[in-house]
Amino acid sequence: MGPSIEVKGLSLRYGNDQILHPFNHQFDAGGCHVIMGPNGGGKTSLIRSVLGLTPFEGEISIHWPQGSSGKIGYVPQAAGFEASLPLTVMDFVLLNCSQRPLFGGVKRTDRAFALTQLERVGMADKAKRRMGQLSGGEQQRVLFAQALLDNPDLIVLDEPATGMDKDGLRYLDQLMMDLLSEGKTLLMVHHDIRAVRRLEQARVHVINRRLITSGHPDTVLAPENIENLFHPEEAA
Ligand SMILES: Nc1ncnc2c1ncn2[C@@H]1O[C@H](COP(=O)(O)OP(=O)(O)OP(=O)(O)O)[C@@H](O)[C@H]1O
Repeated sequence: MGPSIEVKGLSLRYGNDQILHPFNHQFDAGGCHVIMGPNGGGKTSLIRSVLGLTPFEGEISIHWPQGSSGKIGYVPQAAGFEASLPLTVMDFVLLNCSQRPLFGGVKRTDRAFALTQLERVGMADKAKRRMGQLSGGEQQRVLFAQALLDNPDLIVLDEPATGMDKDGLRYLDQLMMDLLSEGKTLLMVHHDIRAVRRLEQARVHVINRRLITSGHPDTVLAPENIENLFHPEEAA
């Protein structure tokens, strides 16, 4: 079962630039939490704070239920891989094997589990390809498979749908539904309003330097609210 995340008086600045003004919030356990908002509003900074990758002020408490793995999977934005890099899809996924000794071999069970995760994103047939030979959307799918290797109960995703074709989006939607039915908590930054409206179970949290609003996609993303939420200076 995934954790809840409690935010108390969270604020964040880079130098003199106040990126997030203090706010309190709760992300419920087992929920599909989608962070949206205008560019530069602080969405990535927020998820990086939850991951402990960015210094912040205030408190972020992750409440793990009994029996959960206490593990977090992170799916960053695909950074692009050099085509000549001799790193296959399988090699790359196995890099995330936390039990693996640095100079040891890979256990057959690890390889089989990695292949299962690649199947979940429709990439098992490309396990022997080089990372740099994949499209951006395919690399994103592999990053997702890699994040699942440690069986995390909290999965944090930064724009998982970027560069994905229809096939990729289908796998992504299905995988997110499966993870939610397994009780995992998902926390993601997403830009695609239409895709988020399709996520029936989602809770949308709009961030623009502070928490603006939070609720079901049908309410938060109602057509009359969009302009105000995503282009506030133009709507004013
Ligand atoms: N390490 C950093 N040092 C200084 N400024 C930063 C740093 N990281 C982000 N910023 C700035 O903080 C602001 C918020 O960035 P952030 O990436 O959190 O926003 P975002 O809502 O995710 O944006 P986008 O939708 O464009 O990805 C931006 O103005 C960005 O330039």
